[in-house]
Amino acid sequence: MTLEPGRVAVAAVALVDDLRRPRRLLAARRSGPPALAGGWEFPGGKVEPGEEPAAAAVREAAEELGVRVELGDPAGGPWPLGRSHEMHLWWAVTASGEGEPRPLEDHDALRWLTRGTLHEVPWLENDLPVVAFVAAHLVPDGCDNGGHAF
Ligand SMILES: Nc1nc2c([nH]c(=O)n2[C@H]2C[C@H](O)[C@@H](COP(=O)(O)OP(=O)(O)OP(=O)(O)O)O2)c(=O)[nH]1
Repeated sequence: MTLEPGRVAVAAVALVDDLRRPRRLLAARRSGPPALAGGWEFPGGKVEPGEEPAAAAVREAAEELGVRVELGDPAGGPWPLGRSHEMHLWWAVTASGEGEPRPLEDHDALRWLTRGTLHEVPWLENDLPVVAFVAAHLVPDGCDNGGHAF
């Protein structure tokens, strides 16, 4: 994984209900700092020195959501977040046997969103292109057969 020099690497998860046919995405509402509080984002955080971004994504999900996640493919990116940060994002699912994610750290609310409700929350502005990318991969609401007519 190449890290862009000079940019702070952030690793995060696009946590979905199913990697093959994702219908629901977990969004998290930031509780701070004041400039970002109330904005919705992908759970994650800064990659620590010497840490692989993928390992950072798993660690951050455990710290923030209290669940072990399994990563799938990268969800596009790396995504620029303003001028100073870039986000490495993976599709992910909660590992089997884990409970529901909870907002343990950095967030005060979580919501599972579908393609049709994805924009019911105010995403951090930097995330809007990422949300558009993710939306294109979610199964449309009300589609029970993967969009194929039998
Ligand atoms: N996790 C996450 N951060 C995002 C997203 N969009 C976005 O602009 N950011 C920004 C907010 C922060 O400036 C930065 C991530 O830093 P953070 O504050 O979450 O990192 P961290 O948990 O490691 O926190 P710390 O070490 O600074 O306490 O990236 C997103 O979707 N997810």
